[in-house]
Amino acid sequence: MIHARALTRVFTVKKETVHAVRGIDLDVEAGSLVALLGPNGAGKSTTLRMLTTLLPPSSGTATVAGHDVAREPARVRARIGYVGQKSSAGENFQVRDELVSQGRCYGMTTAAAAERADELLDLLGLRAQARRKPGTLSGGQRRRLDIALGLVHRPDLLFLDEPSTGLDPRSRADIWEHITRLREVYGTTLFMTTHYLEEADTMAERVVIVDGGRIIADGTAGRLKNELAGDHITITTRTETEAATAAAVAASVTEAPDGVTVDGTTVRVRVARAPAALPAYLRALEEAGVGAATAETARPTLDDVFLTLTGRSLTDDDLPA
Ligand SMILES: Nc1ncnc2c1ncn2[C@@H]1O[C@H](COP(=O)(O)OP(=O)(O)OP(=O)(O)O)[C@@H](O)[C@H]1O
Repeated sequence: MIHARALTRVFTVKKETVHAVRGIDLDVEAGSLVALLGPNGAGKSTTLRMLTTLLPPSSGTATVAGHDVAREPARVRARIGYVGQKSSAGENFQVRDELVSQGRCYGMTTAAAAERADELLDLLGLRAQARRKPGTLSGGQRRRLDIALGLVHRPDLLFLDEPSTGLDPRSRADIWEHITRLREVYGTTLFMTTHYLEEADTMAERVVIVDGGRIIADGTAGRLKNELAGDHITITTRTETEAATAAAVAASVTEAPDGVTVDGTTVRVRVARAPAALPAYLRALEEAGVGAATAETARPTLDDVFLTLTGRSLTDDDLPA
């Protein structure tokens, strides 16, 4: 459904060159749900905008739904839907009329557009808001309207740029319920960007992690976590000196050369199977005269994957652009 090769995009702003996307190779199969995950400025939106023909690539190629984004943009647009970060709904029409007029823009008859509008109002749970103006909708309802607008022409592939950003947890869960449903009903391929780790982890079948305009990891969340992060044991000690000893002792339970980090009196150790490794580690600490004040084990998160790959956390606010 998507095939990109060496896709790049460079921006020049006041003589400054920004390499937003630095050569992306990507293949997405029909029917899958792929999340592009990365920190602010990683190049997620720019990638999406190139794949949706909103922005010409500086170099490289991409075919989307069987058509080249640079040579056949109109054909690509006919087959895809795009839900951007900003709402695409106007303010003059009622919700249902927005959908009908969108259908008319795609060349549907008024009757066909009205039928499609009603189908989408039901699918996105907006029947009760059909006669309201978009400006009166809640954030979550408005996002659902945006998704409905992106689906009017029955696209094979829907691009969603940060679909749940800015919504409260309940509305986010609600949006996901609807996204999951539309997949079940239409089998639509979904390609989305997100910086919510848990969402990418639990909802996407495949996670593509980008950083600095490049793909740095690609696979199921489970595989990425197991292969690139592993479990962790975290202990706290009474003093920083004890923490240093605990870190030295940890070398006996971890196979990862860079698997031990110390932050004050907290020591974090990367291991293959934390519950199995913990008793041995506690014994080794006791022998070294270190008393652990607390000890816990944790399964990895996608943030641990990012940390392993880049040395930074995805949740840091001050990531370089
Ligand atoms: N129109 C533009 N002109 C100049 N620079 C741009 C433009 N659009 C994006 N950039 C730059 O390209 C880089 C990638 O931006 P992009 O919006 O693709 O990142 P992102 O991963 O989507 O980030 P976010 O999560 O904050 O939306 C950033 O450094 C950004 O400042």
